[in-house]
This record gives sequence, structure tokens and C-alpha cells, in this order.
Amino acid sequence: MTFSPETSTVPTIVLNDGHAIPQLGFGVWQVPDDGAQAAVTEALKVGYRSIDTAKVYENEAGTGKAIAESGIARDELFITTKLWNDDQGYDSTLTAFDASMERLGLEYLDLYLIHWQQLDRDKYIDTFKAFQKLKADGRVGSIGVSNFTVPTLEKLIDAVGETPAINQIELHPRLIQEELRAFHTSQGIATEAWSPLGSGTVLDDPAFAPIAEAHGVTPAQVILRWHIQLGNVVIPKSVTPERIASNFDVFGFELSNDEIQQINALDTPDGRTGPDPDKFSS
Ligand SMILES: NC(=O)C1=CN([C@@H]2O[C@H](COP(=O)(O)OP(=O)(O)OC[C@H]3O[C@@H](n4cnc5c(N)ncnc54)[C@H](OP(=O)(O)O)[C@@H]3O)[C@@H](O)[C@H]2O)C=CC1
Ligand SMILES: O=C(O)C(=O)[C@@H](O)[C@H](O)C(=O)CO
Repeated sequence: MTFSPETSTVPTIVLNDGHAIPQLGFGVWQVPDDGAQAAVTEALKVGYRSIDTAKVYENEAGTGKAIAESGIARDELFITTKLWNDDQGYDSTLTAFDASMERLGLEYLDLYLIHWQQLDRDKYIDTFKAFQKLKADGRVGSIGVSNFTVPTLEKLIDAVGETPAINQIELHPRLIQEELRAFHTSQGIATEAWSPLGSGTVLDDPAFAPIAEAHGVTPAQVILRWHIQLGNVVIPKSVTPERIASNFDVFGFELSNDEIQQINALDTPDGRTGPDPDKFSS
């Protein structure tokens, strides 16, 4: 059942396929399966309605249990999972999708992403064609990619005649991805920020304390608010109940243009915390 944006308490972004996604969601990388059930249960209690998991996180089952036990109507939830690298290819994608859905306990998925472009495998075009079949069959609402670069996006769009709805990329104040975001905007691709807090590594930067103090919020809230004002979809992760709650509370203040520029200025050429998409092979 398609996500109904009118049920969302956070702003939504309309994708190029007409579906909407909540701008703030909850990520569960590095959370063990039983911990994921607890963390997602807590997140849903706080008000998050968008959850980001992946086959490779090995917590689709725990995530699915939390969803099932929440009692929240399916059309109030936006669930994302991702196809792992060694499942790329047309038939293997269809098989992997069924297995993810079985673990999640879902009939319908809101967003399916190709996790990494995997240039050495060179299977992302066939993989996306399988995604198109899943969408045509009504199993998935939106189809997109993750960790794709401009040249790979261009090749994909040219080959499949469809523009992915989303590219989920590493994006935080030390890696602001200005060029890739501009390309997304020019093509109608939504930008989703992974590791929006730099996996916690950017929080101690002295730039955030004065901004946080001025607004009576935390550095994490400042960073998440920066993402929201840039127009990013953002999916912070935490297993700590107070942080899960405070990360969701970012709609009661606004950063000035000057504060946004101060944060943009933290961008560094070697700001990645994760792999380089052009080199990552697994
Ligand atoms: N497509 C891809 O390739 C990738 C996708 N992702 C997605 O993005 C999500 C988020 O990225 P992730 O790398 O997990 O990291 P985040 O940038 O969301 O940071 C999470 C870390 O910051 C800590 N933290 C969270 N909130 C606060 C806070 N308010 N104050 C202080 N510390 C805080 C967490 O600790 P604690 O949990 O202990 O509270 C954790 O250590 C992932 O969970 C996943 O869904 C991530 C990586 C790659
Ligand atoms: O978290 C993700 O979504 C990832 O893809 C990463 O874990 C990635 O697999 C990685 O960091 C490999 O070193």
C-alpha cells in the first residue's frame, strides 16, 4: 500500500515518480538484528515513519518485526531496503528482492535501491531493469540507487530510459557533495544523505557549538537541520533513546543563510568516512 504523505508529521519530498518520501527517516546500519527491532520500535514510538535498512545490514527481520508489532497502518510507513552487490543481475535481483521482502514481512516496498554501482561487475543496468519490472508489477513504489556517480547515472539513465527517483550518497558537513547535488537537481533525482552525522565523527567540530547554543539545540540537531534546509532526505542512526528523540526534533528552529554557509565551509576534499564509489568492489 502506497505511503500517504498526508499522514506524515514531517515534511515530505515528492519524487520524480509522483510518490512522496518523509524528509527525515531512521537508519539501522551496524545495528544487530535484535537491536534493530528495539531501535526501530523506539523510533516509531517517537514518530519516525521512514526506515532505511539493507540486506547487508542483516537486520531486515528485526526491522520487519518492529514494523509488524507497531500496529501502524502500512500507508503511514515508508520502508527502504537495498540490493547487495553480489545479487546484482536481472534474475538474481528478482530472487534477492523476494528474500528481502520475506525477511521484512512485507508485501510492498516503498523504495528499493542498488546499494553500490560496482563498476567492475558492470551489472547495474540489468539490475535496474529488474527494478523496473518490480515497479511495473506493483511490488515496489520507487526505484533508485545509492553511491552512484554522475557518469554512472548518465549511463544508466541513457540505457534504461528512466531516471532513478533517489541517489543515496555519503553527505555530511565534511563532504557536502555540491556537484553531485547540483546534477541530481538538474535531473530531478532526490538526494538522500547517508551518514548524515558523519557516523558521529563530525559532531565535535568546534563550528557547531556556537550555532547550537544560539538556537538552544545540540550539534546533531544543527547538522540535521542543515540537511533539511539543503533539501536532502536524511536518515540518522542511533540506538540511544534520547538521541533517537532529539534527532527527530529538528523542525522548531531555522538556521540563517550565514549559519548554513559556515557549515558548508567545513567541506574537505578527503571528507569521506566510507568507501569511494568508483573504487568500492565487494
Ligand atoms: N547507502 C550506503 O552505502 C550507506 C547507508 N547508510 C545509511 O545511513 C544511516 C546513517 O548513517 P550512519 O553511518 O549510521 O551514521 P550517522 O551519521 O547517522 O551517525 C550515527 C552515529 O552517531 C551517533 N549519534 C547519533 N545521534 C547522535 C546524537 N544526537 N548525539 C551524539 N551522537 C549521535 C550514533 O551513536 P548511537 O547509535 O550509539 O547513539 C552513531 O554512532 C545508516 O544507518 C544507514 O541506514 C550508512 C552508510 C552507508
Ligand atoms: O552501510 C552501508 O550501507 C554500506 O554500504 C557500508 O557498510 C559499506 O558496505 C562499507 O562501509 C564497506 O566498507
